[in-house]
Amino acid sequence: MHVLGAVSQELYFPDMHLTDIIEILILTYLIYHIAMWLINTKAWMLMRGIVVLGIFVLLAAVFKMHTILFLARNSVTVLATAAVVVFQPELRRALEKLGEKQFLSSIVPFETNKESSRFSEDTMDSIVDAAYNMGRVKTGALIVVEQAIHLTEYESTGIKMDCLVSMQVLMNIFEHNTPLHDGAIIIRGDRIVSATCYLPLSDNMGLSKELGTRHRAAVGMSEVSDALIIVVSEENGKVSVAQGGVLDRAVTREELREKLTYIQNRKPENKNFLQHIWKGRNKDEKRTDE
Ligand SMILES: Nc1ncnc2c1ncn2[C@@H]1O[C@H](COP(=O)(O)OP(=O)(O)OP(=O)(O)O)[C@@H](O)[C@H]1O
Repeated sequence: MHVLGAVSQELYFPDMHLTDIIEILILTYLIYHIAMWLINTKAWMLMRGIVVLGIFVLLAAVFKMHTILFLARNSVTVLATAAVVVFQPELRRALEKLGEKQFLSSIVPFETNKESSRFSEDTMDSIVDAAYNMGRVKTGALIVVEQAIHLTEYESTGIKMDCLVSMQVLMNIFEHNTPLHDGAIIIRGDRIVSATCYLPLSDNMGLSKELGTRHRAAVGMSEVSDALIIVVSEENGKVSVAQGGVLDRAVTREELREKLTYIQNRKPENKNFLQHIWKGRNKDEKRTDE
């Protein structure tokens, strides 16, 4: 008891206030999401590069290599500027995510379901039917469903259109050997606004090597925007969905419908936006609105 008393006297217990606890929670949240962002983007490679460079400079300091230390000291600002330039798309995406309405509504619950739907039930049915019909006959397709972030720069890489979405039109566009079948289409609301669009390819090393450029383009587009991208494989007819840099492969009709329902802002249950984007859909979930 005497020893315990002495130890407790030695221990330092800082004064904790409610604001300190809130501060710790905020910092934990931020550090977790920055770490996730680093892992999910090529910033992870940069981090590894910085660690290697740090070790090199440390060794130079230990062995008193003054020229190397001088060069390292003077190149810090140049490297910081270079990092901002190289990671401009990722930084822009991170800031856009912060500004997204759905991100805010995941934090502020009363914002949920205020916005009217982005596209109609008919559009959703047409997309789902077309995707699985094309899958059945192994017609490749790449469909971008735009959300809050406008995809004007990608739209301009293709042929401008202004056409109401229907199953027949979608199937016709992706029909082999037709002028519009190559590349991706972009859907805004209930209309197809562009076809034969060129999407950015993902450089995610973690993607399966068996996936070709169509799937890489879908993931790439989902990394730089909040769009939902549907891919129909020409090789095996499977339908996959890319969102937030994550590719959900071989989804079922119901799963595709649920993902579309989610972005349509008439989600069956109030689920966290980031959880949905980053972890993909939990396979055990069932729609409750059917
Ligand atoms: N950057 C891109 N943007 C838009 N569409 C693209 C892009 N790259 C490839 N595509 C489309 O993907 C087609 C090539 O698909 P590829 O066979 O390489 O991909 P895949 O992922 O293996 O798909 P699949 O399973 O359908 O074969 C191209 O003909 C083109 O229509």
